Amino acid sequence: MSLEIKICGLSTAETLEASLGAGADMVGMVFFAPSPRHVDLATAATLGAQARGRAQIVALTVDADDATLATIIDALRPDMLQLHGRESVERVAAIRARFGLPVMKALGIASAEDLAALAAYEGVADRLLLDAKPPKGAVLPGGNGVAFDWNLIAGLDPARPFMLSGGLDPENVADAVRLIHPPGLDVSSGVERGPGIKDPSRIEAFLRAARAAEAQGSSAPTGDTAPGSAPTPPSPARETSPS
Ligand SMILES: O=C(O)c1ccccc1NCC(=O)[C@H](O)[C@H](O)COP(=O)(O)O
Repeated sequence: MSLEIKICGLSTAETLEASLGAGADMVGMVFFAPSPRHVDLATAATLGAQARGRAQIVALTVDADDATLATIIDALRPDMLQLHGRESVERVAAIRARFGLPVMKALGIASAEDLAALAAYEGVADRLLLDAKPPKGAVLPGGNGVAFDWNLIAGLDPARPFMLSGGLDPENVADAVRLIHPPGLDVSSGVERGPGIKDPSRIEAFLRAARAAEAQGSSAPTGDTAPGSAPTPPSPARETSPS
């Protein structure tokens, strides 16, 4: 299966169109009031209509209750829910059962111990989104443009249903693809020119770089991570400039 790429935090028709036109597989809308990417319900409905049938529409929420989820689902009609808060395994299962939509659960990774949670969530979620933990004092639980140490998941089976996220951008995504061979990628800050302001040219550059690295990986013989030629993963909690 080919690499699935999600552009998250889209809030305008222009940048949504850039993502769809450049071949994004998934487009994400953020429903979290403190975020500069937050969309209201009316905007979400319009963006949803624009994207429907062209890419999977993902509604991102943070510890939302059932009533809030129902309102968002009614407006956006998403193909998938992304749960980016502290939702427990039981809560993820309950949301999936109640709303009948595939669920992607975001998990923060900072150390090898954090990988222990994957198995339990894999049992109830359709996908996992492996993200950096937010920096101390951060207002947002995600979308902070921070990468975690990719070496922590370099041995993860690419057949497992995960997306790599956190601090990806057009400049480092090829290294990430070569090292991790992830089945999916998710980006937000790295394709922005300022907080919440997506840049169509960076969206296109990201998709181009990721697809090129994927094509290279599938045509090249194995050994692209051989000693001496391995890409350098980011150091833990490296901050990338959103502009
Ligand atoms: O983007 C937000 O504002 C946001 C707010 C609340 C929870 C999650 C949020 N974003 C998550 C993402 O956009 C991504 O899925 C992921 O965290 C990667 O973000 P980035 O490091 O900015 O590429």
